[in-house]
Amino acid sequence: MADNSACNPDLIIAHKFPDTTYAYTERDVAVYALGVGACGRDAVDTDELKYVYHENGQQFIKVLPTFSTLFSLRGLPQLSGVPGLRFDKRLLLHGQQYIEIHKPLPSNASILNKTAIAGFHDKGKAAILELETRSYEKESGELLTLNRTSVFLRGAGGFSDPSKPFTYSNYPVNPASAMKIPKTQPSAVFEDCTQPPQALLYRLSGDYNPLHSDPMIAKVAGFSRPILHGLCTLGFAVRAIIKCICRGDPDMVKSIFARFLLHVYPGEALITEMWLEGLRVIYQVKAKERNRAVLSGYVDLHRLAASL
Ligand SMILES: CCCCCCC[C@@H](O)CC(=O)SCCNC(=O)CCNC(=O)[C@H](O)C(C)(C)COP(=O)(O)OP(=O)(O)OC[C@H]1O[C@@H](n2cnc3c(N)ncnc32)[C@H](O)[C@@H]1OP(=O)(O)O
Repeated sequence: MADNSACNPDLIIAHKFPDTTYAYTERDVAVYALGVGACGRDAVDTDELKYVYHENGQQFIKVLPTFSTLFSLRGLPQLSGVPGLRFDKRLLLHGQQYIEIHKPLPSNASILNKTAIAGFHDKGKAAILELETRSYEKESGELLTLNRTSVFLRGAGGFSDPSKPFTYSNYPVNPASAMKIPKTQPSAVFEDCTQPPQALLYRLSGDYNPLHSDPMIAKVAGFSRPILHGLCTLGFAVRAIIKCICRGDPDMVKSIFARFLLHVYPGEALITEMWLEGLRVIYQVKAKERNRAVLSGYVDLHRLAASL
């Protein structure tokens, strides 16, 4: 007899999501930038005012490339509605994120998202679901960004034969396998501090998962208190790279890969180490007090900053 509590991979990968929309203004861009720590290091961090304020009479505020991860978030169809997908949403963790920026992000826009299931894997103790979203500027119809999100669904694995676990992916290469942390001295190191209410501020950008705000849910999920959104930690890391390697120019970022290695507690200090190799910046983020790596990945650049 079929196990009705187990995932049905054939149903899952056949699922089609409806298109969604997302409209944002400069206010959303600024709230996001503050949520990932912009201007938080010194009282007046003039280098980052451009993310929240029309500095020196500039016409538009600048948009961090990681802002694009929000496009599909609010409209992201509820995963619990996917036929055949059985999991406890309290145990979901963000595993990986890949982002391509096809055009510099406007400071306000209306977006059309097309989301598809791009992968599904049985890891025994967990299942990994991969979603791919292409986001188009509604007005021009041009592709702005591509986002691939991998979610790690603890407790949802074990639905296939353990000697030949189910795996499906439409990606040619898993970027995680293409990335190794160099043994040499980093090209730059940047220390930043998340604030105790960091997750409460970041959630205002649209990820209201109670894992980041509700102490009881956090306990059920296995944490002593609410943890930081993975994409918030990624926002801190990419800001550090833009500051140290891109000389403050967010439009130099072409693509970003991130694997979330360990949870971060709001209030922890983050140390981002970066190694510049050609046009690729390999990075690793550590939680300072625990001296543990929490995030690693790479950022590919369009060009090098003039002074490098
Ligand atoms: C639609 C909704 C979209 C919205 C998404 C965002 C929602 C947010 O609100 C949620 C969050 O932000 S959660 C916070 C951010 N994420 C985290 O803190 C997770 C940190 N990582 C971990 O805890 C572990 O790596 C952990 C637990 C992930 C894995 O550790 P282990 O259980 O020890 O796994 P391990 O035994 O090492 O490996 C098992 C297999 O899984 C693969 N794998 C490991 N870590 C992965 C990761 N981070 N992402 C993807 N795959 C991963 C391994 O490669 C291994 O597979 P294989 O055996 O084939 O190599």
